[in-house]
Amino acid sequence: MVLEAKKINKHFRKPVDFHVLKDIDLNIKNGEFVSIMGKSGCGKSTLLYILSTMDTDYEGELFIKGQKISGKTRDELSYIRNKHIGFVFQFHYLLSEFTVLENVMLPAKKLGEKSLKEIEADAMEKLRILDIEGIAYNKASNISGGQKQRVAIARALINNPSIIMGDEPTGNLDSHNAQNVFSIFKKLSVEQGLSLLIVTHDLDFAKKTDRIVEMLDGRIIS
Ligand SMILES: Nc1ncnc2c1ncn2[C@@H]1O[C@H](COP(=O)(O)OP(=O)(O)OP(=O)(O)O)[C@@H](O)[C@H]1O
Repeated sequence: MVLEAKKINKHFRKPVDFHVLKDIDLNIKNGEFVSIMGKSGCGKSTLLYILSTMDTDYEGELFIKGQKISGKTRDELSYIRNKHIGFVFQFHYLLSEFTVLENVMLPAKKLGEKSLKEIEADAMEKLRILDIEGIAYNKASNISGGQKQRVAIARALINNPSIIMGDEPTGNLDSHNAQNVFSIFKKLSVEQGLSLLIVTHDLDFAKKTDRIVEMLDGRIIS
């Protein structure tokens, strides 16, 4: 199991008590591609924030690759995130003054487990997988929106994570590029056995994943 969440409950205390997540149980197996759907405000982003270990203010238990998340220090959590979880957001958050290659290399430099030469080779390999090795030396500001999202995926893959998490990763793309990004996710899941957990509003895409988790008012309803 890549991820196990048991009885996750969260309250926002201000301005008034708001029980935003209610008894969430969720397991993601190795190689499983899971989508999360639900109306705006049902708690999808809040849940993803917890599952990605960025938010630790909740009740319940979370295990990533069998490691219990509660009780870990900030540095330990930062390491677990960098090592095991790749993120793709609606906005790509690339550093515009850096080249594509440099952007993809950054999380591996932060992890500090390989030489720069190895990291560069790894980054080129990820760019090849995403079919964008031709723009490796372009500045991130000088590429198209679809290319930026591919670079963001390459960056998410650089440390060979166990799971990719995405909060509406195609939400800011036109339908052609959105389709491409989803095909890439599917390919990564089928060919590389990567686990994925993706929040989406697009039912057509969600139907192509292994499992749809549907949320309503802070609960998983199916
Ligand atoms: N810091 C906060 N304090 C209080 N309430 C919050 C806070 N953050 C989010 N909420 C509320 O919690 C609920 C869930 O928000 P969340 O962003 O998780 O929903 P979502 O399902 O991801 O929505 P969307 O699809 O629009 O992104 C919403 O009603 C939101 O207004």
